[in-house]
Amino acid sequence: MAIKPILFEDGICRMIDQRLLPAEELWRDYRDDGAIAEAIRTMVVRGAPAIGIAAAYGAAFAAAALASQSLPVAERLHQFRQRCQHLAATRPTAVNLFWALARMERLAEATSALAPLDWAAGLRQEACRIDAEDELINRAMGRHGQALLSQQGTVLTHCNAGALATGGYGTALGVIRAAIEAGKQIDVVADETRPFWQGARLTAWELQRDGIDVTLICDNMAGYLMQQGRIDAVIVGADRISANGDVANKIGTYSVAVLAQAHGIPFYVAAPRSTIDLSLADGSAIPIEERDPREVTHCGNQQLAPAGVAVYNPAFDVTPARLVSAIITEVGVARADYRTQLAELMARPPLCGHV
Ligand SMILES: CSC[C@H]1O[C@H](OP(=O)(O)O)[C@H](O)[C@@H]1O
Repeated sequence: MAIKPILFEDGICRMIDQRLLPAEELWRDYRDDGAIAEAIRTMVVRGAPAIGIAAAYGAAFAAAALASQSLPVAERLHQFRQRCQHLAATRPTAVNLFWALARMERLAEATSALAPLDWAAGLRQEACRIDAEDELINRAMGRHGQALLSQQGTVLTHCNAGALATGGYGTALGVIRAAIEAGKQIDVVADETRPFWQGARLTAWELQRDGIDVTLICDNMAGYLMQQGRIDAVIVGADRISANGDVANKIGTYSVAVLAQAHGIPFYVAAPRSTIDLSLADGSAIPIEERDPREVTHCGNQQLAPAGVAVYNPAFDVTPARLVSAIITEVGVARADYRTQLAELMARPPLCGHV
């Protein structure tokens, strides 16, 4: 059973510290929005849908804290929005973070006439819904996406778009799980994904834990395996998809997409509709997070580069739509003409609840 990286039990949000995997499986307890914001910022929890879910629980904790104070409604809503902004400021690229917080703020406004404790209880239930819906969405995405994979083949994936990056089951890895559950013989090649090592530390751990055949390679080996004819398809997740189908994802995704096209290998993106940002015409406006240079110069406490060396550490890149063979969502698959097809998929009825 694929892991759920975020649990909500007895009013406590429990998250596995993904910075310590695979060496240590440590679950940390969170009871307030400030601590959850720090967990998102420091990547205790990471992955576009997962940080949206974590932020939703953070907003629920903020509501509970405000509901215990004797505040006028307008002031309570104002402070709630401020605390949601603090959560929104944690990481700029994954649009799921902002999608989840906007959903919480809409409910907060719509239910502001309720007694404060009932208001906060409704927001806690909404956060739990966002969490529970995500796994259902991933399973539906998996069903749509697995049809694109052959009965037998090797699929390369970059970063971790698995259960660890979501509310469970995964997006890209959810497609792989669904294909295997459909009886297909899929083995996975996971590249290490420097500098945060999501592939080596997280995807390899997650798939091995679930008994799925996975081979770890260095990032610079993907082209060689493609040249040898050992990769049949590539599938990755996404952090933000613009209206024309440009895809922001972990740094290195663009390089893999170019290699895939050069070798005639299909390059698939799996993402829930909460990752699609129709407000952006193309990927040029997607904010790209730059992270701590120490992620590049160190591996744990081991220094990998001379002190004082200049470092550039963008955490994401943008793959142009022309390199994307298909975009798999929970309500269907878009191919080519993404501007039209993504708009059509976004207009379909919710799969569950609000999404
Ligand atoms: C299922 S979305 C996962 C997506 O998020 C990752 O970024 P990060 O680990 O920095 O949060 C990466 O881009 C994955 O593809």
